[in-house]
Amino acid sequence: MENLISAKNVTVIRDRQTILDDVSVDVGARDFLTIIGPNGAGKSMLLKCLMGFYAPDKGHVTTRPGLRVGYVPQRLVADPTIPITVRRFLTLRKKVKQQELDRVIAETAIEPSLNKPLAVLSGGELQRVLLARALLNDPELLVLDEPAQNLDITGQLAFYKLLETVYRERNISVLMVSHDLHLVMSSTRNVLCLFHEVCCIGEPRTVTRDPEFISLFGPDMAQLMASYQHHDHHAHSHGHSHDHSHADACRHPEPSPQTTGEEQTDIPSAKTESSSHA
Ligand SMILES: Nc1ncnc2c1ncn2[C@@H]1O[C@H](COP(=O)(O)OP(=O)(O)OP(=O)(O)O)[C@@H](O)[C@H]1O
Repeated sequence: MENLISAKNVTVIRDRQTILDDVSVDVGARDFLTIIGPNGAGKSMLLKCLMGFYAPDKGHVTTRPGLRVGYVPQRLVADPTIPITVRRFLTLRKKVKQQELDRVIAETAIEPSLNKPLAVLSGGELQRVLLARALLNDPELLVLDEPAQNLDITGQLAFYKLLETVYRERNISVLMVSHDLHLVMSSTRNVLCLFHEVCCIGEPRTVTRDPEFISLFGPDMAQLMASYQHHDHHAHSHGHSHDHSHADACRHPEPSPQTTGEEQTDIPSAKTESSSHA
């Protein structure tokens, strides 16, 4: 099956720092792929390269011609002095058919927020509105950059549940960056563990056993994540297929001095402008 996006040997160097090092990844139809990794690992940069916001210094990204992509940013800082309503925000970019609007409003349950100013929405309401906006062009691929970052645990759970429903019912592909490991490991089909290079990629249960995952997140985290999957396995054992072209295909590069030890969880965070692409 033709891939929606295919990155081959992507390398990005900025200020003499190698942010992405020879990264290859494919996103196919019906894939649900979550990129995880410590702060500063290059996750947002990879997402931006895959979406064509940045051209890699080496390697290349191929996107299927005409691919419709919906993008959900980390957050949107709404200016309270510009009292734009949710309804207006949704229809700002281009003319949207009423039928299409009604569909996404129902899907994301944002009806009660429609006439509110964007700036007064709660975190959960705002993320649903951002998801609704991303769904308006009937995307084949939904791309989300830490979509539940500013939500409490209940909000995170609700958002991922909604995302799961959208994914299933629309038959789309999902590509996401997430730090919510506890939810990612029990709910997504495939995980790409990134630390500048691809440490491992595959189903959560494979990834959590991978020495690279353990070295990046620590053995306690690996064990904890495995326990989430254990429960999940029993809860959803008759659920969806985990079929994926690169499932279980983990590779194990020699751990560099940089990638060993628990200190890697303390890599300083450096936020990029990912939310500015809203
Ligand atoms: N345009 C840029 N110019 C220079 N350096 C950049 C640029 N964009 C990102 N970086 C650097 O690349 C590294 C990776 O950034 P990126 O935002 O991709 O990491 P991340 O894995 O998404 O991190 P986090 O989990 O903290 O959001 C950081 O050190 C960041 O400072």
